[in-house]
Amino acid sequence: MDPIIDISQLTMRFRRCHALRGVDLTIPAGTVFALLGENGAGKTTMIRILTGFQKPTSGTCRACGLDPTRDAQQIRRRIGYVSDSPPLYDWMTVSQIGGFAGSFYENSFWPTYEDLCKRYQIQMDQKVKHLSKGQRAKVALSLALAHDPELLIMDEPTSGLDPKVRRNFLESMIDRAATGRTVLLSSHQINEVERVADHIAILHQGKIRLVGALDTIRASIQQVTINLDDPLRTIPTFSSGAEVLSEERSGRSVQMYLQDSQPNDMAQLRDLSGVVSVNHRQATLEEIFVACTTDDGPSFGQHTKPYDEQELGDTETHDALWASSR
Ligand SMILES: Nc1ncnc2c1ncn2[C@@H]1O[C@H](COP(=O)(O)OP(=O)(O)OP(=O)(O)O)[C@@H](O)[C@H]1O
Repeated sequence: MDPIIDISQLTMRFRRCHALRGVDLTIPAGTVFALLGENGAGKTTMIRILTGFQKPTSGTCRACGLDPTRDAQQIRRRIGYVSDSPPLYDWMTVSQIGGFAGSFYENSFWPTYEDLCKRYQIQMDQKVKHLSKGQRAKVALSLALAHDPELLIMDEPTSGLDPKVRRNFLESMIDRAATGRTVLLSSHQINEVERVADHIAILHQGKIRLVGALDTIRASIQQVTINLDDPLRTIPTFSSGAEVLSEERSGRSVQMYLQDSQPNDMAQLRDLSGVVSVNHRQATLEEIFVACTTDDGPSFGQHTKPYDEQELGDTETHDALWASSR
């Protein structure tokens, strides 16, 4: 099946910053896909490009088989979109705004919109300007969902919602995906994402740092704590090809997040002279997020040679290892 979203080498350069730097991403249909990233990572920019509100500097993207730079109107009819600050006409009532939006869609829009507003306990005759922040978010969601879009794109959808509505709303996203529709949401709420998303991407400084099925990602990343007899000892690269996502040292203790490690890696670590102990466990999504978005992370240069070529360095060889990595 064709992906519902297909992005290739997407770049967005603003005058003062590079918001996206060659992003490649495909999103399969029928998934709840979460785009995670810190403030300023480029999430909203990517969503604005996908929905045709922003033209990219270079690269290509398709949503529902359409090119947002050419078919922006068509895409907006096909998808549901909730922005991080939904622009609603303040002078309209909830009913009027639904009637206005519904004029762009099929007749089924209105009864669904009414039903959603009722479920969210929003009064149809209330003026939009008198709604609370959470009530505005509920109206925006009702407007985005009422035409039952095959792709729902939401930027921070649950901000402003109370915990009960939040939970119900997120659970309803799983039900949507089960019927073959796709949900793309950007969020900072790792715990929430963990409950509903089946695929994730972590965006860091305009680049995709990690992408895939959530279960696969979780199973592939280990938190490893190594206790050394000397704080200046270095740790060689892993011959299995396991990637160090981040590394933090505190005295004689080294904590690293390791992707695609093999059981043999731990055995090899334990066998190295200078290693006092090695503990490892599966990393949580929050830990994975922090590891992928920390810049002072891996001192990659220190991991210079595979185990089979290099014994764990002692204090004297530390500088030599650095030199060989440059
Ligand atoms: N129209 C614009 N003009 C100039 N710079 C912009 C514009 N829009 C976004 N940026 C910059 O692009 C970068 C990415 O912004 P973006 O809004 O995509 O981040 P984000 O991941 O959505 O962040 P947040 O989680 O804080 O909403 C930021 O450095 C931002 O200042």
